[in-house]
Amino acid sequence: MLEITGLRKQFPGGKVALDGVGFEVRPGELYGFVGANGAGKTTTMRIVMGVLLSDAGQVSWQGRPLDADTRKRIGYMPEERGLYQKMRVAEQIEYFGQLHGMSAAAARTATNDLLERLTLTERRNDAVEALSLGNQQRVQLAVALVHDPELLILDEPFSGLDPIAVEALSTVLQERARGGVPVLFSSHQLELVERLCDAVGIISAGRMVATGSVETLQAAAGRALKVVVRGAEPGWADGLPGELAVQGDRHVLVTSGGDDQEILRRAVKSGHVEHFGFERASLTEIFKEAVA
Ligand SMILES: Nc1ncnc2c1ncn2[C@@H]1O[C@H](COP(=O)(O)OP(=O)(O)OP(=O)(O)O)[C@@H](O)[C@H]1O
Repeated sequence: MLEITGLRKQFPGGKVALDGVGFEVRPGELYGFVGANGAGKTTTMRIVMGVLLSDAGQVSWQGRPLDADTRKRIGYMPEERGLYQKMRVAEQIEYFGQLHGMSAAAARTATNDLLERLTLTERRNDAVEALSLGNQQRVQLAVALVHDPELLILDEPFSGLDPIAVEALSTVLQERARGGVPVLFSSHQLELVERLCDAVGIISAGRMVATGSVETLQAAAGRALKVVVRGAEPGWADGLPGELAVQGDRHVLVTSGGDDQEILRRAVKSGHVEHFGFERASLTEIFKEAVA
């Protein structure tokens, strides 16, 4: 298990980027790390990787502080992508595999498999600089995955990928997680995180404001009432709690408060009620609430 406790980081100049960040990523868990721009995700991951020193707090793996040797067995995709631009794709992935201690033959086999999985086989002999940004991103991912890491830490691995590549990467990460690897990744794609992750951590201004499974966070957020009324009279929802959206001749009211029976009576009186039901909060709604 990866355990992060009480991380604090103040940058020269005074900015407190992390103010007591802590969470755990268990074996076999896909953990989505989400937060607004500047919330502290990259800083946290850099500290885990030893690229940056924290002022306080601890990072431990399997109950012991993470050391340089263990970090070699981590697959890391940094925010600042680092590839050799002139080197060919397959050669580069193999090279990084060997840097992590793989034999040439093992690195070649793993590279071929990843090229296939990330649909890069046709580009295997191209120099990295000749690839589109999305394809460079796939190479960067292959580099993080090639040595069959014990733990994966990926800073925005899905950004810039097309939908096919998003699916391919999702499958690869799910397989690694099912094999027992804890996978920590940051993302701004909340629908993807909600669909993919076993657990989610929300960071805001250097502090964790929510962490747990999507189901737990949804249960804590409570359910929202959604009412759709066709042909409703203007002003029918005046004074009712929640947000009203008008889509053509449909009025959609979403609320997590108020007297549901009173809302139903008002809706029936004002028009044709097409939908009346309780819905679970989406991760986007939970996120907005948590960082508000
Ligand atoms: N080297 C640095 N010197 C000073 N401030 C920094 C430095 N690196 C990061 N910061 C600040 O620390 C805060 C956290 O930054 P960080 O990059 O961790 O955020 P993030 O959650 O990864 O954001 P994004 O989603 O935009 O990538 C920000 O206010 C940022 O400006």
